[in-house]
Amino acid sequence: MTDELWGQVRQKLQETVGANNYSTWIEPLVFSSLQDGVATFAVPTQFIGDWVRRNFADQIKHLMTTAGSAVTRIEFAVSKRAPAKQATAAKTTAPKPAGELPGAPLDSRFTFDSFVVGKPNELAHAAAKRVAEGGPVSFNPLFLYGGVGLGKTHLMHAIAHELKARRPDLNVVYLSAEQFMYRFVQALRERKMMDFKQLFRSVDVLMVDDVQFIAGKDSTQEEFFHTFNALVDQNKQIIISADRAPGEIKGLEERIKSRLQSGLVVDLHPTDYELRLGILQTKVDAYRAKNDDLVMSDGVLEFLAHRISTNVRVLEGALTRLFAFASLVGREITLELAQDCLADVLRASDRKITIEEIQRKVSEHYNIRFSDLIGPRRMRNLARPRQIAMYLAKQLTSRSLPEIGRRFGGRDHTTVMHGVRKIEELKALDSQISDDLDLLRRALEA
Ligand SMILES: Nc1ncnc2c1ncn2[C@@H]1O[C@H](COP(=O)(O)OP(=O)(O)OP(=O)(O)O)[C@@H](O)[C@H]1O
Repeated sequence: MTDELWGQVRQKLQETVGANNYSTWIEPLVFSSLQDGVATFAVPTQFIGDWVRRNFADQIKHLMTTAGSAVTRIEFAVSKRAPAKQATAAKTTAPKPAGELPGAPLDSRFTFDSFVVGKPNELAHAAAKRVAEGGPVSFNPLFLYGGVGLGKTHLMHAIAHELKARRPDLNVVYLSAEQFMYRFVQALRERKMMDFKQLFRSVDVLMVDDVQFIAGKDSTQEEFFHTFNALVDQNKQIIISADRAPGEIKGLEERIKSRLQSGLVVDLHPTDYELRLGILQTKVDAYRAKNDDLVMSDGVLEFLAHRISTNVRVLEGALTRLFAFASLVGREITLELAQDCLADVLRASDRKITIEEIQRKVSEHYNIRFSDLIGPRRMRNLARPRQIAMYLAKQLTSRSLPEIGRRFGGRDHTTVMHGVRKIEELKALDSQISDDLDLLRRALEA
């Protein structure tokens, strides 16, 4: 296999895995050798190698074989040859700044130990852990995003706690984007911009939470951009969170978006049933460790994990209320008692299905890749499931046709309309399709 063939395979991958995945996982691979059907790639870190093996190895193997090199196995070797996307983390630490570091206090409960890992947050957790080791990292910034209450702040605090314990020599600063703006405005008002700049540039690890807050705030963005660049230039680690991907934050300057995209962008997916149950069980165990009189009937946690699927904060709130109630009335928490006590929460969190959940379920059901479902290819084995997913998105969410089109790789609303109509027609004629639809709908509404 020549570099030229690998070039062709890379090009194909670029089309199938999506721009983000491509630049994060495929670009850093350097083809080293092909011997006895084993293709070996150099990777900048073990983490990247493991991730590519788990998520893209089959695809790479298949494409290499199609391109004419029979490949039976893929291996990864960590090597300096592989291009790290950004320089590694701070080797030398900044001197302790003269002024008080600008960070916000950390919540002592938000640690890695108390963070429950499941499929939806697996990658975010692994990336956060890696950064928290305080060693050289190959991504800067780490950009974490996800919906409300899915654990972004928890993970950032966990990184800060761990870094402070492992590397007390580092100046680790965590603050929200709002606090960053507040400090900036205050410095402007008091004519202390030099101090402000100096203070932020003396940080070794900077974490900014909820960065979407600075969208539309021009001078804060400008200053954030300079701080960001100055720190990256000095090989300091930056960790950012937001409620959506960098490219989707409206009112954020293009140059900032592209800077934010230049490291590792990972999302916290909406929780699934298993993760919710795991979180509930962990919290009950923690509560029981301190209060041994809690009695809860079987099935209560399963019921809550099933019914409250909005976000973890609401789930925690429900449990706290149950604990308080149980300790007040001194009774066993039964299913009926839980239903009574949480009637308002249960009503409010009646399940809202997202387009992404639909896309994932449909890909699973038809055994096709998520990236193919939303990608540009038009083969029949992809086109029909895509139309089914569009149909379900129209039926089960309140999204408009243009919005649905956007979420299917930027397709036009007329394409969505055509897909929805096609499935409506087929549903009446083709029993397989109508069975599939029933099954998918039930799985999504479960
Ligand atoms: N995987 C998890 N394991 C344990 N607790 C979790 C997990 N995910 C979230 N939580 C808990 O849920 C609550 C909300 O999480 P957090 O504040 O980190 O959310 P967020 O994503 O930052 O939300 P927001 O967008 O509102 O800032 C916290 O109490 C946190 O400890």
